[in-house]
Amino acid sequence: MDEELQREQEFIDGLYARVDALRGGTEAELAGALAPVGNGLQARLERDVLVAERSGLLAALNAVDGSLCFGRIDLTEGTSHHIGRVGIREDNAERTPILIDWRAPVARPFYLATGHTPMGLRRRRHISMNGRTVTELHDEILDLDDDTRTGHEDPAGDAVLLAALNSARTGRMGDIVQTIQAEQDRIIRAPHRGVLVVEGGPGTGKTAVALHRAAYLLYEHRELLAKRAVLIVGPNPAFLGYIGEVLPSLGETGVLLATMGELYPGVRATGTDTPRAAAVKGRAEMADVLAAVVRDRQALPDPVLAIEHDRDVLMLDDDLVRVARDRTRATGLPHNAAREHFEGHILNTLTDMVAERIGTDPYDGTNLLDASDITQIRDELAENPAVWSAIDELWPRLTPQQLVADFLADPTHLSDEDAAVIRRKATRAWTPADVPLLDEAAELLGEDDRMAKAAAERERREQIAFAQGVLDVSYASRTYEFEDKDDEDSEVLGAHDIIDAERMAERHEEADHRSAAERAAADRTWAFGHIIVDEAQELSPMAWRLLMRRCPTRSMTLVGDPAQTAEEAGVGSWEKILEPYVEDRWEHNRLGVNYRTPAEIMDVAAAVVRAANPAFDPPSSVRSTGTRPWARAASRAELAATVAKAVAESTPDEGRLAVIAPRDLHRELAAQLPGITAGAEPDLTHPVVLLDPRQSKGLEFDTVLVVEPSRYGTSDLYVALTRATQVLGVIHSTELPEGLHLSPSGV
Ligand SMILES: Nc1ncnc2c1ncn2[C@@H]1O[C@H](COP(=O)(O)OP(=O)(O)OP(=O)(O)O)[C@@H](O)[C@H]1O
Repeated sequence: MDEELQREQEFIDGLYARVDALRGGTEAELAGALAPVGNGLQARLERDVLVAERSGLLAALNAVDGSLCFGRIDLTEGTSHHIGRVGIREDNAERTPILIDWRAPVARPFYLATGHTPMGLRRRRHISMNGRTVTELHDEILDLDDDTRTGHEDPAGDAVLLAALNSARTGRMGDIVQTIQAEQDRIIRAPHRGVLVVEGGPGTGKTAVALHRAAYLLYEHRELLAKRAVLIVGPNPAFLGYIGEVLPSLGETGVLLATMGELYPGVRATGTDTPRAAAVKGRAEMADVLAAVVRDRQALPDPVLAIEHDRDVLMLDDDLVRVARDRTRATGLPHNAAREHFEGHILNTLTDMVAERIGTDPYDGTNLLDASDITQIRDELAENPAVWSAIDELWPRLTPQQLVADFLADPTHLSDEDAAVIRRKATRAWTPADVPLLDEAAELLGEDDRMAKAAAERERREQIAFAQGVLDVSYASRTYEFEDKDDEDSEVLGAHDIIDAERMAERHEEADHRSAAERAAADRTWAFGHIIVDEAQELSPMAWRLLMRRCPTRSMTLVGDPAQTAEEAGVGSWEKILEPYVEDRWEHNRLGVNYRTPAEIMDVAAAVVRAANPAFDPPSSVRSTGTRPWARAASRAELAATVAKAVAESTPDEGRLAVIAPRDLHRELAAQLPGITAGAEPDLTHPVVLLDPRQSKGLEFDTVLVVEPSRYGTSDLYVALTRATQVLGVIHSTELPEGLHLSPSGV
């Protein structure tokens, strides 16, 4: 090992010694905290907080262990800083930083400095590690007047990047913290206020940048974001699995990853829609349609409703109910929340009716009843179940699930054609496109405040009762424990001394140790601190309404590529998506370099899009491999066997291979490919995976075999062709689609 490497290894050893000590200390604290703490409620509360904090710290330390430090910057004024995934400080009074978090401002020149703008740097060093062992150093000289050399110079400054791009895929996305490029860094660290749109072709690092941005924002605005949580929305569960390890590898766990279908608590959207049905359900007009559907449920009698009361029959006619309904609607409250007003109006109307009947003086027509008589009549009416069933009929309490299921079973306020497209049995599973409808319905219906308040009050009373029980036990134990002591001013206080049952119940409520992300996942009305949407071009206007409700501050990062839009439901332009919410107050950024797909593959994919759109401007690939994509023709009968043969020939020793094929061929292909993973949520860490084009969105593999490309639409084909980091093969029994030019060679 040369001297330079040796010195670096010694530093890293010191770093790990400090981390191990930190970890040991944290573990001991955690073990101590988990020991029984007796009945001290305050102590228990503090213990819980400590446990949560320390567990988080431990998880972060464990997550970054294998790749703690990855860089160093040497400043012209003589000092240097090591850069890592987390920040570590010396165990001294000054708490001197020994490892700088990559997100700290001090680390920024590591990503941005160039020979042209050195930002005070003399040298930038990339440190490659294998476990805790330093394996390689790559130095870039940034101060051209400095002639010190280490023997590890990397004149082009891209060796580490290229090694990362060429390495075998694992089926899980990794972080790019060691090699974030300047154009990406600017997006990652952009101010968090307002809407930031990041657009870029396949492989330009949009997803990577979005995830690093989440980590950066959590670091920079920890106070706010740890409390409000960050939501990351991705296109499908397989994709969420694919990106799920990036943030933990950066020491961040407090983020909620979800698909649109998971954003209505209590509903699992396991069904699927046809693209056409999803498009109809996703239209902005659906908000008005649902509002009309709710209004339809605020019924009028046809023409009268008879209510038996006190051996008499009261007739509620449509005019009377219309008045009650108009007044209730005029409150502007959501349906369920407004019901209290409707009930009041109806009870008053019926009270007047009864009072008139029994209280009118037959001689002069004046009413003989006094206020207390009227109150009594009203109370009696309020006790009559027949009155309540009339109210239920005219202004029923509704749940979003009921309303949307009924609507889908019999769609109204739509053209016959659209209604036929979305009609389905009420018992069918919810689909992702139903989730924004449910959310819209929940907004229109509102909470029934009284029910919620009553439940909250009940819960509070239960908690007080529970707390009282705990206090009684601790009080009893205090008498027992301290009976020998005659010291009245004992410093050990019993629960009764410091807290009463009611306050303890409140404490109990506060001591909700779920993370903000967990609480957010369970709460439909949660307002996130920041929302990141990947593949944002796919979301429908109704989905945008849901997301905007979850983010009143409009602090959002939207990443996407209009050329990869597949969903009919998707919104065509950023202007159209954003105009209703932020008008033109949003920022647009482009990423122009493709880090995934080698130039040879990108040329082929771009030609396909150009055939449909000659003005198309693809991203430029950062590398080429010299391997040209190939095509192999087969008869229809031999298609599956040909794919199986190609898989056998092409499966990399290390890394992953994907077969991308139309869904209806999957059964036939899987039969020839024993051991392949497929299905709705395939295990992407498996060496060979079978996907349909939509599922392959956002993913990448070393080798990709695209089957029957003529069956795909242009954007789906573009997505499928741009998934490979090394090798692309196409297998077809029908003619290749326009623009797809490949050498007809074998593998
Ligand atoms: N600065 C970088 N250093 C190392 N690898 C990078 C860098 N930027 C991007 N990559 C890698 O390039 C690949 C593509 O990135 P990513 O998936 O984020 O692209 P994308 O723009 O979301 O692509 P698509 O639109 O096709 O889904 C990933 O493997 C990612 O790790």
